Amino acid sequence: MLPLLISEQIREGDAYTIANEPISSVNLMERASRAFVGWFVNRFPDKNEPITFYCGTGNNGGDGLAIARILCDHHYNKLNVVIARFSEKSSDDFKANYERLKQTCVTIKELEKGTQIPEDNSRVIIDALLGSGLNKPLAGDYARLVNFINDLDKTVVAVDVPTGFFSDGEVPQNAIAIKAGLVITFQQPKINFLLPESAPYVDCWEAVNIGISEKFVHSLNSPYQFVEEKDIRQILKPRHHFSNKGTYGHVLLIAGQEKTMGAALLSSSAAAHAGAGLTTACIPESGLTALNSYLPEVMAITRRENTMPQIEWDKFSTIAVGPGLGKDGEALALLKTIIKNYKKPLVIDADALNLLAENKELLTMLPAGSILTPHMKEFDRLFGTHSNWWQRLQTSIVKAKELNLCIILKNDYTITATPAGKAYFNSTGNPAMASGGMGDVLTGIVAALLAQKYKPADACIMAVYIHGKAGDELALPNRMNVVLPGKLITQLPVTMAKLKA
Ligand SMILES: NC(=O)C1=CN([C@@H]2O[C@H](COP(=O)(O)OP(=O)(O)OC[C@H]3O[C@@H](n4cnc5c(N)ncnc54)[C@H](O)[C@@H]3O)[C@@H](O)[C@H]2O)[C@@H](O)CC1
Ligand SMILES: Nc1ncnc2c1ncn2[C@@H]1O[C@H](COP(=O)(O)OP(=O)(O)O)[C@@H](O)[C@H]1O
Ligand SMILES: [K+]
Repeated sequence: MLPLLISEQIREGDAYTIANEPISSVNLMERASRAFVGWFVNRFPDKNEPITFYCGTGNNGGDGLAIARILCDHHYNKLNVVIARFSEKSSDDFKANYERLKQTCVTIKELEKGTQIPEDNSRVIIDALLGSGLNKPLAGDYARLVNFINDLDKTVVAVDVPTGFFSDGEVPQNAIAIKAGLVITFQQPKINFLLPESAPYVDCWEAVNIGISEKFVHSLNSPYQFVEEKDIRQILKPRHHFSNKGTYGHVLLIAGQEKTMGAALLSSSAAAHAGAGLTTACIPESGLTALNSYLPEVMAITRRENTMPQIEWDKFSTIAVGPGLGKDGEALALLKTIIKNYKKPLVIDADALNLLAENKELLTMLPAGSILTPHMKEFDRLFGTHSNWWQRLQTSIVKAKELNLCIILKNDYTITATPAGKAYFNSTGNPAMASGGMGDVLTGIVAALLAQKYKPADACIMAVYIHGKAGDELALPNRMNVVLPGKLITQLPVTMAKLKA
């Protein structure tokens, strides 16, 4: 796991590394700037391309000056630096790099407060005005310059953080900030890059290692963690010789109505493909033919109107409830029966979440370690309206702890909040997956992993990763615009096999 830090901790990490590696501050800046250049030259190999650097007078600006010098050493020959002298103060490392840059043939212009911004005919812009030191929304000269840069409509590469964009905490609505095509960020993605508010400002990002002390970073015990492939490889267990279907658990999916049988089929199919030893679907009688023809592997318990289905609760390693279930009185009665009779962790999705939202007293009666899988709207119905994702992130952590549940808050970088007070950001998945039924598939995977005896938090983190990874394997190499849930399901065994290889 990659711990994600807030700005204050990032500063502490820099200071600790400087004091204990030890390395001088200006050499750490040099290392960061070289790491930036290492990535930049691959993406922008044309050395004759005019590039303008906009540099502030703090350490982010210092990085900009160092990057310009290093690119000059690499024979980039149309480099212009504009220094925004909007503050009387400048950092020591800025000053040192300013002296070094003057020794090169890079053109340097100074932009004073209130003066006209010079015309810019470059093709690429490097934004090194402000970084993680941002402490208030942009106004005055900074705002004017940032608006000017955004209006140029050129490719902007931001150093560490787009100027004006808060790395963590609530992002003010309509904030003035650089709209970057690419952010090359130091050490770790900033937490707000992983939330939807970043969309206008961060088209894509790349984190480059600058050697901040890992020991120190881990000692901070950050609640925010970024899940990487190696983490999943560590938890995923192989299937053994002499194992049988009983080894891998029995999932019961309680889902579907006549018109939403698809949701039941997708979640059951996903459970079977994600390795549940046995899968049973509890579906309306009218859906039996569909189930038997679409999924001969899956067994059925049928539901009749006004009759509670007979369920042998102990037979099932886990129960998932909700996809396409509906929200009528019968669905509510069924949910209450499940909660009353089943004592192992439940997976709760879709309509079952909406029923919980309308009957909040049920939330506190769920078996410990149960898993909720809301998307944003379901989340707000459960826990109240939120005006931004930072608030939602905080609520997910608080509620997971308070209710002793795991909460999978679905999004681009889906967040799993656990009773231990952590929030894990997923790193797989893509917009081709934004298609109806995709959440039903996730529910099936979570249930299958729980049935295979993974702990609830691990089952969530793995399911979300595998779901997104299967989507990536299908969409990315083929540049597919849409991946349908049924197609993603058939990829699951391939994805899981690759992760174990
Ligand atoms: N040794 C270090 O500390 C390292 C720092 N690095 C760079 O340093 C950056 C952070 O540098 P700084 O802490 O100097 O901060 P910045 O360069 O981001 O900002 C400079 C100063 O601008 C002022 N400021 C903040 N918000 C403002 C606003 N809205 N309007 C006007 N002024 C504002 C603050 O006083 C702030 O300290 C990182 O983003 C990264 O680029 C890297 O070089 C890695 C090593
Ligand atoms: N842009 C995206 N990037 C990554 N994952 C996505 C994206 N869009 C959708 N997904 C994933 O697809 C799933 C959609 O779930 P949900 O909204 O509940 O769908 P449905 O209710 O149709 O089944 C979630 O797991 C979500 O993370
Ligand atoms: K910047």
